[in-house]
Amino acid sequence: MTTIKLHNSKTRKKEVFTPIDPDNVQMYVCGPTVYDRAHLGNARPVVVFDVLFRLLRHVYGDKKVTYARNFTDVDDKINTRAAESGRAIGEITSETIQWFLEDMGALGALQPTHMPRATEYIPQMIAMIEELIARDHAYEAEGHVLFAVDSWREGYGQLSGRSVDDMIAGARVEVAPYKKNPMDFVLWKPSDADQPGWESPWGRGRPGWHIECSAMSHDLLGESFDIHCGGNDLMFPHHENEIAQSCCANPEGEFARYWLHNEMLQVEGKKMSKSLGNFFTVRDLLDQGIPGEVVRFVFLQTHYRKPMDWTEKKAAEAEATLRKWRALTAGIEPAATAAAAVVDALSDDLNTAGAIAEMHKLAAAGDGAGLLAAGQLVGLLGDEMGEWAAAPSVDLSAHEARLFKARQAAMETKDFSEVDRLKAAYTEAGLEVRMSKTGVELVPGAGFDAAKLEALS
Ligand SMILES: Nc1ncnc2c1ncn2[C@@H]1O[C@H](COP(=O)(O)OP(=O)(O)OP(=O)(O)O)[C@@H](O)[C@H]1O
Ligand SMILES: [Zn+2]
Repeated sequence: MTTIKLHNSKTRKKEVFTPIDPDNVQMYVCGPTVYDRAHLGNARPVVVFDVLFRLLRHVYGDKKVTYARNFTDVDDKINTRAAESGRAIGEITSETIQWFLEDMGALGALQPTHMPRATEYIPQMIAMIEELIARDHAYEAEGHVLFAVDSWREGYGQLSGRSVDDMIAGARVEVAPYKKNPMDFVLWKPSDADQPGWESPWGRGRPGWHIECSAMSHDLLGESFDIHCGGNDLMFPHHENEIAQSCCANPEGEFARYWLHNEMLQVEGKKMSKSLGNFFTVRDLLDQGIPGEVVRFVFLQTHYRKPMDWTEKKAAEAEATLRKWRALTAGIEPAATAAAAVVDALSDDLNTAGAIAEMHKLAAAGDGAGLLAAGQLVGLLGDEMGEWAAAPSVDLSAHEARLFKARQAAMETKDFSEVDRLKAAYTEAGLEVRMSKTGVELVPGAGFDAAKLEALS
């Protein structure tokens, strides 16, 4: 069997992956808080860990991998959005979940086995909090229940490699008079009448964010499971707190054995994020005519543990490559199995760029069947994603000649309206118009849409 190696953030080493049960390999990915369209950064973990899911299915069998990814549908950011917009919380979360599934589907992400919504697991969260109180790891104070980090000094901070004292010095923690230690974090908090709330032993209230993932992963995957994934921005405090809750509530279990963290998608050196406002959504790109498959290809070209930028140049190159590959694989059946070199690259801590390099070799050798089989493994070249490429790539020389002639005529008549009209139409179709004394060049950008040229009469 193929040996998969994964970089485990818990040990900070690349390790051979050995599942607890090869007949049921389990992974959990922290999903989105649902109040807005996913931005391109949010899509990175989805695509990266979709490749992991596909690789595990390839190695262990399609039916032998269980993948859970949650929706956080109770959160103060959602409450704020509802209050601002005057809309019901349930309406906002349902709509956002639908958008998320559509947008990630367009990027070729398979649906996880389980997609739990936090609000459907409140009884499990309450039960876990009760367990933590019973084991002296949590305490009630002024309608809140807090996790006591001093009750687990030996474990708290191991993932992120910080001591509790360092954390207090470095973190912006919410100071509250009822906290025994400033690092203690909320498991349950009281709700006002106009906030969402559930009856609990501590009064009507709602869960903290971290307990949601601990309760859902426990319910769906058990007290020990194989792989836990998420962005590295979640390592502290979210994952540190998940570990504390899960290990203290279920000390017989190991919780997650391998931790994978993706690096951030950046904009000019800074994390793309909603709070910084430096973001664009996946839907924005799709609406500009950039195929989801192109977005996916661009992601796969950077290793998941390296920061990356989105650039139009990368998108244009990805599109050109995919066009060639699609032409080579049209009407061909995939090979029975993906080339060993492709599987080996992915098995080396998800070296997707290496897998793409192997796919270039297959293409250069004219091996369309091999290319398709490799494509299935990384989620490229599937029929369901290929509509964009079905449009014939147009011969632009006729358009270039037309614009050139129009300009020559305009030089004589001094009426440039036709030139302007053509230029606007070409730009609108996603072409860059380069005019010089000797000629005209039309260069397709990432959002080039040939269909728009047909309308040009
Ligand atoms: N720029 C990014 N690059 C890669 N992954 C990201 C990026 N931003 C968020 N993520 C990941 O997306 C998932 C959902 O994150 P979340 O809902 O907190 O969005 P967010 O944009 O980080 O919000 P905020 O900007 O308010 O911090 C998490 O797994 C997180 O790690
Ligand atoms: Zn989580």
